Amino acid sequence: MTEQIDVVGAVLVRDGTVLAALRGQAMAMAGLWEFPGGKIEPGESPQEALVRELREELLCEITVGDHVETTSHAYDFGIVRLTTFFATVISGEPRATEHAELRWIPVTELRSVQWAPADLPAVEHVIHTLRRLDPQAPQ
Ligand SMILES: Nc1nc2c([nH]c(=O)n2[C@H]2C[C@H](O)[C@@H](COP(=O)(O)OP(=O)(O)OP(=O)(O)O)O2)c(=O)[nH]1
Repeated sequence: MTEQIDVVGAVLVRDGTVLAALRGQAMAMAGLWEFPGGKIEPGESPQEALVRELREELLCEITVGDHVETTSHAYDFGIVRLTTFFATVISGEPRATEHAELRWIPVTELRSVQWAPADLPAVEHVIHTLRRLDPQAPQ
């Protein structure tokens, strides 16, 4: 049976930009951008997993807000079910400890980097949500 991997990702928004993380050489899918986060451990809620992952990987504290998307994508190693939430940094400045790079990308440029395939529905959702909140923003 194909393995299902439950993963959470944080959509951190700041001044019209969204934080994207570049997977490093030591990680599977190196060179693709993703929302910071990781696998949900047994007994954790998705929100708890997200707080833990950002504490471990980005050395910052967040609060988790609204759900963005839950989508499944079949990779060759298994099916990733990715759940994303809007989130806010409440202390610390996100720092890359495992990723090759962290980048605050203007929402209008989000499509210009190569996202992990599982992230594409969430990226589109974020673009449309933030555009609705600020219709004056350049398209
Ligand atoms: N964190 C994250 N992982 C994603 C996203 N999109 C996507 O396809 N993935 C995939 C990549 C990996 O196969 C899997 C998450 O694994 P991971 O290696 O980041 O998780 P983890 O930090 O818990 O890893 P580990 O402790 O098992 O090494 O989900 C995303 O936006 N964020």
